[in-house]
Amino acid sequence: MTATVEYVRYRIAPDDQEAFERAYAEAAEALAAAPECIDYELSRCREEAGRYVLRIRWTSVEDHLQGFRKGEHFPAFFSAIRPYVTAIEEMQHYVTTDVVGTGGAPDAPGTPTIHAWMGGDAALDRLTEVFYGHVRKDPVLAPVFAGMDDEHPRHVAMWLAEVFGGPRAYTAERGGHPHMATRHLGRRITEEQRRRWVDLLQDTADEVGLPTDPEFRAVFLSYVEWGTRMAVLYSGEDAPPVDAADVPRWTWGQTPPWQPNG
Ligand code: HEM
Repeated sequence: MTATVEYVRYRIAPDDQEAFERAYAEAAEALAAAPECIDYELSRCREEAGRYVLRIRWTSVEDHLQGFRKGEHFPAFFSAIRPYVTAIEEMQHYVTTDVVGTGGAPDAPGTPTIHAWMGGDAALDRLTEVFYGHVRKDPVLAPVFAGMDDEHPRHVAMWLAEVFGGPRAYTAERGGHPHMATRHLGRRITEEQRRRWVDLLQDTADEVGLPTDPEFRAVFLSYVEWGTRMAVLYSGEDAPPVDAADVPRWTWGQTPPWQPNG
């Protein structure tokens, strides 16, 4: 089954636009309930009044035509938008090509980056400085970091800043992902060491006063889990090839920061 994107283009008379949008808001309840619908979006043209594009992603063409159209949610959907059927200029299914991706803007406009939310470079420098101070004294981790460079905390802070949406300084100045991955090769990091690294970093986050809101901590821990498991993979016997991948850019994902309205 291949997901498909349906585009429906409308041209609506100026006097009808408000009613049209209201009708779609009602029809959308049926889309939201339909298991065949992945997501939908109705957009109004900025340049030409009265033009609209409805984009619906369906789990497959068959699911749309056989499942949704013959299913329990269609009658409510259709009765809401029936008056506008004659205003349709195009209604077709498209298959996405390999040209797909996300741009440089990590989150919705106006959302602070995770880097800004946590206090920027100063907060990260403090976090890694205190963290590696603990690492040096930790019985499980100290042996792994016996040869650690004094600049290491600053370099990891630069890496984390870039991951969390801050300046791309690690890529510009330290060789980006390939350099970081290479630094872990052959170190044979054990699960016990990885877990201690995670726990100690979370404890240090409390100690240095990083924000404690659920959204930030969820996304912070999520990256640290992923990152440490990647470090273990790179450190092991069957390490993946070190490719020219970009430094990952973590976004708020499921847990955008809570901000008061207005
Ligand atoms: C999210 C998880 C991790 C991140 C973001 C991270 C980040 C980094 C970076 C950026 C470097 C290279 C610094 C540079 O020279 O530019 C590095 C090196 C290193 N990492 Fe990690 N690391 C992670 C997990 C781990 C874990 C779990 C261990 C071991 C328990 C580990 C052990 C090391 C060691 C020993 C080095 C070399 C340090 C030195 O010789 O100066 N890392 N790490």
